[in-house]
Amino acid sequence: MTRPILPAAATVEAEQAAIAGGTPETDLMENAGAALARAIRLMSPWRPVLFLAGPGNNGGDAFVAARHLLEQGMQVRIAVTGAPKRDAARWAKGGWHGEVELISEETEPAPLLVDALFGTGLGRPLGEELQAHLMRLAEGAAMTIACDLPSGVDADSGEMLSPIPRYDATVTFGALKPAHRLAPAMQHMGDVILADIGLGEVESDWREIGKPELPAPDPVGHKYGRGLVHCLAGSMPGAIALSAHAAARAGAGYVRVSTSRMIDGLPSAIVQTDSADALDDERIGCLLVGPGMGDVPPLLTLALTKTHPLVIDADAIKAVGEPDRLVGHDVILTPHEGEFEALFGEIEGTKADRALIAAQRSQSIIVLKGPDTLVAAPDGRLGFAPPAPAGLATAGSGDVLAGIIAAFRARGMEPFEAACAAVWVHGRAAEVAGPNFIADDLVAALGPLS
Ligand SMILES: NC(=O)C1=CN([C@@H]2O[C@H](COP(=O)(O)OP(=O)(O)OC[C@H]3O[C@@H](n4cnc5c(N)ncnc54)[C@H](OP(=O)(O)O)[C@@H]3O)[C@@H](O)[C@H]2O)[C@H](O)CC1
Ligand SMILES: [K+]
Repeated sequence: MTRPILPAAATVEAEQAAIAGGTPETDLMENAGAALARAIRLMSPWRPVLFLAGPGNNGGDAFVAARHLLEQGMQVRIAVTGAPKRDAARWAKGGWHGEVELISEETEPAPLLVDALFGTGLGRPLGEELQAHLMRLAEGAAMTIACDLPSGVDADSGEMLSPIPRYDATVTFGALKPAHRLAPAMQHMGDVILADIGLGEVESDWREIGKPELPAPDPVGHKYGRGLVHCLAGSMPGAIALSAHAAARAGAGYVRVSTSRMIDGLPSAIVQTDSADALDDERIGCLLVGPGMGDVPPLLTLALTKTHPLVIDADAIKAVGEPDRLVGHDVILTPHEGEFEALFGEIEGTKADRALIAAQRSQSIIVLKGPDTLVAAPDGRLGFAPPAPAGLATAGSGDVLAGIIAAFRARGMEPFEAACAAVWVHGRAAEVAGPNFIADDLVAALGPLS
């Protein structure tokens, strides 16, 4: 199950398509407002509510939600920036028979604040005064909920055009927007709740990464059929040991490491070899190079002389030199921001744009790691990682991810799907491993997830 992710312009297109298909815009807004009201009741059944409503349809959603909550006996106030500027928002305001305040210094906070100032239509930073009112009223609330997006967030980039409070929850409509899954905005949203508003089936190449369907082991298969991962050890073998161990726990049938000296502490099931011929083995399902490679770039050169599917991680990413060098190979690259910039230089645009451009240039799958990991394919598919514990920023965590990707690739998954599945499993392993885990604990958590 993966959920579509729509940038602001595509959201408007989906909305227009629904309207052209016979669903009036006011129905969409009614559905959005009703869903917002339901979410509010579930999270906080009786707290008095203050809605902040902006001039667009985001504010319109607030008027609908306020009407529903008032009908249900809740105490509701609405404070606005001014008159509605959109037809649907005017319609929504027309259905509200309570008082309307103008947002000012006089506006009293309420225990529950709902921010419906701006959503996908935010075009610039909030004015200073409005910004200050939002902050003050959020501080004065026991709970804060954002309608669609926190006001101040750019829907497409996840950048904050203005500082925003940290919300307890964000209720969004129709489809997730990139900002729901991109830093820094994602860290301010609280729980993100997606409501169906009747847009119908939404098509998009951009999707949230969901629980993968991993290939089931063939009951009459053999170890090679379950995937042979071959790892190249460099000058710091601890890192490749972690990757190899992760690959084994992620279900590869056979994991082998090329190394010139015996690596201590590896499970006996992982084969260590110093034979150069081992790399010519046609049964290799994925070759992994980079973790602990250190300053041994010939290892990457060697890997690129072979035709096996490749995972290129860590030090080997910088050693690529020119993205063109990867064209014609079957590669998954796993850079963090620093490694990404070292290989691709500065690319203009959002994180999503940059990952896709890099995938195009290198004709490779790019796993652009961070608190908001993205998986980009040259054909335009883009996977957004669901939120994962911050503890993943720990030594060896990337080595584990590279090992899982290599295992899934060797198990026969298509490269983009293998990378997405690994990102999902890595994040869930961190949840299973609990607080203050080390990378080895992630490996230990992999078995039941893979
Ligand atoms: N997804 C859907 O299908 C539906 C979404 N709904 C909700 O609608 C909003 C998007 O509504 P829209 O009217 O396009 O945009 P906003 O409400 O976010 O804001 C637009 C207005 O705000 C003005 N604006 C923008 N930035 C600022 C700013 N920094 N300061 C002051 N004013 C600002 C803008 O004015 P311009 O001068 O820029 O034109 C607009 O007047 C979406 O987020 C959902 O909540 C529907 O309810 C249902 C369908
Ligand atoms: K909002």
